[in-house]
Parts: sequence; C-alpha cells; structure tokens
Amino acid sequence: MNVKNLRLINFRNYYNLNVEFNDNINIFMGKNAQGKTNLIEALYICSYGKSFRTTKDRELINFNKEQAYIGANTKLNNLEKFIEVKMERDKPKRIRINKSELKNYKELNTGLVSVLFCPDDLKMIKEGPLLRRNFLDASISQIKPVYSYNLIRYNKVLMQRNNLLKTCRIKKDLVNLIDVFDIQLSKLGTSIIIERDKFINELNILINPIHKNLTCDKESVELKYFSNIPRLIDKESIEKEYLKLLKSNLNRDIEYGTTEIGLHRDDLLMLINNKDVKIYGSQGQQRTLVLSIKLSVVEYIKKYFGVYPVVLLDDVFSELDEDRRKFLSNSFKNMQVFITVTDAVDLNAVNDLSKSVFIIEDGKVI
Ligand SMILES: Nc1ncnc2c1ncn2[C@@H]1O[C@H](COP(=O)(O)OP(=O)(O)OP(=O)(O)O)[C@@H](O)[C@H]1O
Repeated sequence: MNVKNLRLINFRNYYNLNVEFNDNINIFMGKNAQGKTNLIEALYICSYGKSFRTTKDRELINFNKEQAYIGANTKLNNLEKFIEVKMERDKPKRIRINKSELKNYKELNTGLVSVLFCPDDLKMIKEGPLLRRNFLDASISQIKPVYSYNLIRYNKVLMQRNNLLKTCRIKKDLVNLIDVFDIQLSKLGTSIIIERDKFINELNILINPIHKNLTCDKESVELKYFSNIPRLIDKESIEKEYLKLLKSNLNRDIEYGTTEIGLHRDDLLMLINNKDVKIYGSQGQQRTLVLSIKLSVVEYIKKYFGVYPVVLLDDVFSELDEDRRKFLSNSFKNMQVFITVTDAVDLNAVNDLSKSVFIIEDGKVI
C-alpha cells in the first residue's frame, strides 16, 4: 500500500502544499516546529479519519483561515483511491473516497491502512487501561470495519444503560427496561471480546521473534488479555455468561449508576520474562516493547490484509540507538515509510534504502 501524493490547503501551518512521495522511505527533515509532524498528522487523518494529537478538528485549520483541505492519492495493488478531507470551523469534517462521501469515517480503512509510531506510544504501557483498549480497538479496526461498527453500537447501548441505571434509583419500576440493553450488550460485547482475544493470540505469536531480535535473544514477551467476562468455549456460552453477570450485578450497578461488567473494563497485561513491564520494566525495556508491539501490528496487518500498511514514524527514529534503528530499517525494506528527523546524522540506518528527503521549513517543503 502506498500514498502517491499529498495536497494540503490551509492545514495547520501549510497554506498550499503539493508533494509526491517515494514508494519506500520518505524523510521529513527540519528544525523544531517547522511542520514535520503536521505532515504525519495529515497522512494519519487520511487513514483513521481523525488526528492522533487532537479531538478538536478546528485546531487543524490554519489560524488565519476558515477552511482546510487534505487530499491524497493512494494505491493498493492496482487499485487507486483518492481520499479527501474537508474541514470547516464549527462544522463536522467531510471525508470522500473517489468523490463519494463517507457516512462514517470508520469506513475509511478501505482507503489507507497505516500504523503510527510516536513518543506517546509509551503511555500505552505506563498509563491506565483506556490507552491499551484504544490500542486494541485501533489495530483491529484497521482490518475489520465490522469490529469498529460493533464497538460504536456497544458504547451507545452502554451509555443508554448507564443513563437508565441512574433513573432507576428514583423510578424503580423502570428496572425491567434494562433487560433490553443487557441482551444487546451481551451480544455485541461477546463478538468484540472474541475479536480482542483472537488479536492478542495472534500478536503473541508475531511479537516474540521480533522482540528477541531487538533484545539479542534476551527477553521473551507475553501479552495477556484481562476481562471480567470469562472467555468460554463458544460464542453462545460467553453470551449467556455475559448476560448472567450483568443481571447478577444489577443492584450494585443501580447503586453506583454505572455498568461494572463488560469489555469497557478490559485490560492488556504486558510481561517481559514473566514480569509485568509496567511495574518492573526499565524505560529502555518499555520503549523496546512498544516498538516490538507496533512492528507486530505491521506484520498482523500484512497477514490479514495481504499488503503492508504505510508506516508513520513521528519523533521516534532519533530516540533509538543505532542497532534498533538498523533493525527497524531492515524491517522497512518492502513498505512505504514516513519518518520525521531533525538531523541528517539520524539517517545512516536508511542509507541502503531507496529514499526521498524533504526539507521542511515553516510550513513549506523546500
Ligand atoms: N492551526 C494552525 N495554524 C497555523 N499553524 C499551526 C497550527 N497548528 C500548529 N501550527 C504550527 O505548526 C508548527 C508545529 O508543527 P509540527 O508540530 O509539525 O512541528 P515539527 O516540525 O514536528 O516540530 P518538532 O521537531 O518540534 O516536533 C508550529 O509552528 C505551530 O505554531
């Protein structure tokens, strides 16, 4: 999969940009605050329909303008797609693929599949379970649109159930209505849990050879899925158990006004040599693990999608030692990669690869 070109109008500090890309390595090089990450962000939006830096689309529009535009031509085997994102202040953004408007940006993964590596990835290990669940959801959604569709529906039903729980504290006769939500939650929740389980099992297979290479065979990794729903032998049994747990916890849920049981409480435990890396891992071990996880996702997408995703590396390359940079570069031989760097010395590791270097200065490629 490739991005052939990118067009930006009034996007962040770019007034008017038109740039063609290399099929292999693309380097965005420049001093701080010139617009390197803004380019990675524009590509990410073409892939995920939203930014990784902000939830407020108006921040993406140039300070002095009312509208912004991103356009990118992508190529998957012989299939070409033209992705367009139009942003207007105080209006929802509009996304089109080949001139036809998407109803939901989650359909976007048919246009451009990508994996982002950025310094904030480390938070996935250091911080709370929400970021780990977000990681699972973003990775699985890239190849299974139905997963994100089910997740959106699940969250909607969960919100309705929580609202009703609060009302039930006063109007006790409404409690029977909760059944309808419980049935939907257990059905949608079961299909999501099964996908999360499958994904984590796959990742465990893919990650170990990668991590062993990165750590000279010294460390083994295990990713463990934690859910308050037991994963039984088949879908029907999980669904039944899910429903039973929701019902048995109902009084407590009414008391607290929120649903305790369900996949919205899931977590992912990460072990290096059988020890929880969040508690015992050094900063370096945590960084390397994140790298291994992201590289496994790249391989996972290749396995299920048939082609490599586009890889976006923001502010990560310069942070790595020479060995890890070399290892990464070797992994990037057969895919299109975008890398931000501040200094040309960081580029030794990609010397042997086909590459284009774009010098970025004050919102322009010069
Ligand atoms: N909505 C906007 N309108 C105009 N300029 C913006 C907007 N949002 C951000 N900028 C500008 O973009 C620049 C930052 O760009 P970016 O984050 O891409 O920097 P960078 O080159 O990746 O820097 P670093 O190496 O420090 O990470 C800043 O000068 C900032 O003021």
